[in-house]
Amino acid sequence: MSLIDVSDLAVFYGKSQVVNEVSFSVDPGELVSIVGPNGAGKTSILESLVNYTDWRGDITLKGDSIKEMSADALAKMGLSYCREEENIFPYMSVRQNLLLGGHLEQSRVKEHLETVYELFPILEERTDQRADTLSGGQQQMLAIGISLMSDPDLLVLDEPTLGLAPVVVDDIAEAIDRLRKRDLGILLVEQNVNFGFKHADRVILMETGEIVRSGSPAQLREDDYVSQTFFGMSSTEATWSARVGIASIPSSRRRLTACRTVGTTPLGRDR
Ligand SMILES: Nc1ncnc2c1ncn2[C@@H]1O[C@H](COP(=O)(O)OP(=O)(O)OP(=O)(O)O)[C@@H](O)[C@H]1O
Repeated sequence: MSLIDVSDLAVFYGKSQVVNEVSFSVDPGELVSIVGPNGAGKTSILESLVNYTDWRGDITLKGDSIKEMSADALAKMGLSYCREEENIFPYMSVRQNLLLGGHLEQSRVKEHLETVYELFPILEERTDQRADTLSGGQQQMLAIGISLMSDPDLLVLDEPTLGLAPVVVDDIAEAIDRLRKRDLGILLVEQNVNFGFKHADRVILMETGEIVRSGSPAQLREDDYVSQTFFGMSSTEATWSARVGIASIPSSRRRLTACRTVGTTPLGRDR
């Protein structure tokens, strides 16, 4: 059974519909990335998974509809939604923040704390430091660490690389690689196309509220529309760049373009 199953999701803010007919699922141990430009509707999808939006369609977590579930109930069912700005209490120490994240399972808090320190050794070094004195990258690690303290089955990450220097992005990438060795489902939203592709089993590409493509990173790299619109280069070049590493892609081309190519029909829906 999928951890989360999203079917024909539509999201509204008042009369304005910002997400249309979005369907996807995440299985245990799978990392699914939702990638798209500003305003594509990525965060609105994540917020629907915790009932923060006015949404229609079907969303089930481990087979149960989430429609009437509170954030607390969803957390108890194993969903952890990591949003840096909301997860962290700035005036508390790293350790205090982590311990608050573990409130669901007091008996295993110590074990979870050790797991988080293993994943992010810098957090153990800074254990007594106030959260608001950490660097941006360290705060992101702390936010992810707090989310892990409740021992989730599904970790939902909203743009973990936003505003981070490349070297810090690499640290987050390493931690995600380590997380992947556990049987944890991860749903990652990213504007950083290379980061989204690098870690995913499956990538969902979105533009203006709709899925325009989905598939494995390798499949999508072969797709000319994807390479031109999302990578800004031909598919041969994109595949080559993936083989030799993202650093070799000129930075001017790494920027995600928000354009919709005229005449392109949305294809490759997730189901
Ligand atoms: N609270 C809100 N009220 C009204 N419109 C909203 C609200 N939140 C988001 N929107 C609109 O919904 C659309 C999708 O926004 P959303 O934040 O989901 O996109 P996104 O892909 O996550 O973009 P970003 O990467 O910039 O966060 C945008 O047009 C945005 O302006």
